[in-house]
Amino acid sequence: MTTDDQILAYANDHSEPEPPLLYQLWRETHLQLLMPRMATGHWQGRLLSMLSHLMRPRRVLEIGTFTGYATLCLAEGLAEGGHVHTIEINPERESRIRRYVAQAGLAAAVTLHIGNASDVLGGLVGEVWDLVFIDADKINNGRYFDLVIEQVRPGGLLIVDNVLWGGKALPDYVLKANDHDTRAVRAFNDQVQRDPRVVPLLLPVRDGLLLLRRC
Ligand SMILES: C[S@@+](CC[C@H](N)C(=O)[O-])C[C@H]1O[C@@H](n2cnc3c(N)ncnc32)[C@H](O)[C@@H]1O
Repeated sequence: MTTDDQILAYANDHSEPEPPLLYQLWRETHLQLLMPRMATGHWQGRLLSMLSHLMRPRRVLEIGTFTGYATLCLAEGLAEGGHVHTIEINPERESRIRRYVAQAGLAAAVTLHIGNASDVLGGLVGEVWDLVFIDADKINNGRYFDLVIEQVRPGGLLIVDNVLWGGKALPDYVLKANDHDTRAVRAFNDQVQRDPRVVPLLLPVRDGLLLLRRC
């Protein structure tokens, strides 16, 4: 019997090795933070890096930074003069994020915004995004999508993480009355199927990545 963990280990072994700085960040995240699984790991990080390299984005937006693992992956393929904006609500995370961004040599290419994404996005309305990664409070997936979709260029890509939500997104899963997060994840996943502005592709990897290509 092959488990999901064995498949992920095999996928890791047959993909680009995790860069040493990202391994250091992943290890520090697991040793020092609660809920370290929130960090994008090796395999998903390589997928973000691959997409970034293929797109060569000039403007990247990440909503939900945590320790900055995905930030560094998304920045790997930046075009010359390209820039990443990343938003994190928890100020306790700031110094670690800044330290790793600096160690990656990306201090000039990454702007970290500490604040509530809904507020911060209001100050970024002049940007045109090539690549957007939505990975914050899942109850607001739809809100963040609505706030940024008109700023994503045609052919641009939005990626939404955790859309399977541990399997609870599936309709057969019986929800508790107060499970508002799962209801929001389901509603968002269904809503974008009917949105003519995007073409969806749900990848059942890790906790589910929803790729949305802007028409
Ligand atoms: C799943 S983690 C992000 C993981 C990161 N993108 C990665 O892949 O390594 C979600 C992060 O979103 C942050 N967050 C939650 N609500 C937020 C909000 N309203 N505005 C900005 N950040 C928020 C949390 O503090 C947490 O650090």
